[in-house]
Amino acid sequence: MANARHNRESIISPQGRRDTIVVGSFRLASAICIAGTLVSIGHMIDGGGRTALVWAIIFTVAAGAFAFGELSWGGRAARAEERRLRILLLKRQHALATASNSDPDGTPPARLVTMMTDNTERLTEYRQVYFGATLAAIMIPFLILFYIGIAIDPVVGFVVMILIPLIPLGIRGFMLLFRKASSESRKQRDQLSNRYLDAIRNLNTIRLLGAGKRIEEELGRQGEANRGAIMRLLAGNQIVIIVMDGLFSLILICLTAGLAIMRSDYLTPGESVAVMLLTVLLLEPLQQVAGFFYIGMGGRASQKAIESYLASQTVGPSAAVTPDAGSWINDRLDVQLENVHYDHGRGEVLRGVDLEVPRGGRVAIVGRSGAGKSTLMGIIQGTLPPQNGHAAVAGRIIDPQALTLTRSLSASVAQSTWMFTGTIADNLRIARQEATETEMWDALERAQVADEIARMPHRLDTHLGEGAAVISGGQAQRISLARALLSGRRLLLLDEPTSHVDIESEARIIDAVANLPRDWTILMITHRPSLLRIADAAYELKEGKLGRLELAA
Ligand SMILES: Nc1ncnc2c1ncn2[C@@H]1O[C@H](COP(=O)(O)OP(=O)(O)OP(=O)(O)O)[C@@H](O)[C@H]1O
Repeated sequence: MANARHNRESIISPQGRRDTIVVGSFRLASAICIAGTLVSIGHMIDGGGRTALVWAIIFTVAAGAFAFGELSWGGRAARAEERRLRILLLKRQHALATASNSDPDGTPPARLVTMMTDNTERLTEYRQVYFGATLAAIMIPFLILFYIGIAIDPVVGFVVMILIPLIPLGIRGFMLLFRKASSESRKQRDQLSNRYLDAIRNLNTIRLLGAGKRIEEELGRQGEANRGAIMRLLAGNQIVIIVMDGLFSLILICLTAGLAIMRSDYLTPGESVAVMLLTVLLLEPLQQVAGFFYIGMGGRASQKAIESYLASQTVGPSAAVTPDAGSWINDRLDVQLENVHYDHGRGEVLRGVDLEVPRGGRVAIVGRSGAGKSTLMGIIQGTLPPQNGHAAVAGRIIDPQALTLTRSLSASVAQSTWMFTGTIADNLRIARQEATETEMWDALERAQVADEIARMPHRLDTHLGEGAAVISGGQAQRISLARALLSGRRLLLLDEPTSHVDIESEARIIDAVANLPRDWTILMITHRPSLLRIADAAYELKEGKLGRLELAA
């Protein structure tokens, strides 16, 4: 409960609250000015002459200015809150991802994408544009009634006041009636984006399995269900507009007209007209209801979705490493682990790991599948926080609260490489944006792939296409090595870099790593004897601890 309140506080910033008040004030001021215009029209009918006309014009212009203020302030505030919320969601995602090294709490990426786009926009539209205006709209009938009761006729004011509770009751009834349609539509949208993202990601697999037609039909069905849900929502909206706007306005205006006729002994003709015109303003909350289904309900559902995401718990026990012991750091070591533990939440995987990798050293780690090698790499890379013990990378103590810093200390080559759609140069510059052509060729040379790229007609400007279809897996892996070398980080973390490549590429990768100058420190996970041969030291990860292996001479 406290957590939910905390999250609500963080998803609606103090500035956001102030903006809501400003937007509401603009709406209130605009309505008061419209009321001023209507009352001035009444005065004109009663012979108020030029003065009444001038007031009517002043009020009208002011009402327009306030309405403009409401729109522009609300829009600007919504965009600012959107930016803030997106950052908040990303930070949360990063915090969860660093703790689990997988999709946090099972949140599919599509849900996060929906949250950062659709939900964020709906929430800010609701909070920054709609909410303040609605609060003001609720106050407007009371102000109008107060004015009618005091300045025109208390009896008319009293009778109309009795009719007013019908409005919130009607609103509430319709809200309940269509709540299901709104959440149904949101669910359908979420599912559809999940399916689309899945299909796009697995396009190749789908094609190879010949499942294209079936997936296309499924997406078509889901799209249809989504369309149906939106149509039901829109139908609800239309019913509300017709029933609320038409029926309520008609009833209220007829009643006030009847009242004005009955009270004609006490009211001037101008006052009767003013009362009838002012009655229209009593329906101000209804104008807001018309927007409730799209903005209000969508915004509230989005708020709930974002709140529950922000409240989700970090997977695995919390980190207990304190970044102390500055004197403990040995600046001749690039990796220094002492009694490091890690538990993904299902029992300890690392149970007191000690490791020292000297600057310029080449250390290999082996271990059976599931022994915890990737977990250990994750800690050194800064994607997982160590839980207990001391850990330092490139001379800096790993602070579990500031893993982004750790992530900038090493460069990794994984088992298989993901290439971005774009040119080879684009893919290299991801590591260092300002890298020159010479530097790129130098890195490619070291990674033993320069000659093959030089033979391509467009060389560095070769487009890799979807899934890097124009190069082989071995070439992609060597470009990935070049990318790591280009990053300027001197600690290279290699996770089975040759496990998915052909024999020739494997030989070239091993040759490339073996020939790197000793400026680079290399820590690799590998089972390949050929890579083990170039290591200065090797360790086996077994039962959560590292044991030294004797290397064949
Ligand atoms: N995010 C996670 N959540 C829960 N358990 C996990 C998670 N990641 C890894 N594990 C578990 O931790 C243990 C060690 O996994 P890890 O991937 O570190 O082993 P590994 O030695 O790298 O295995 P492989 O050689 O197969 O890649 C395994 O039992 C694995 O199931």
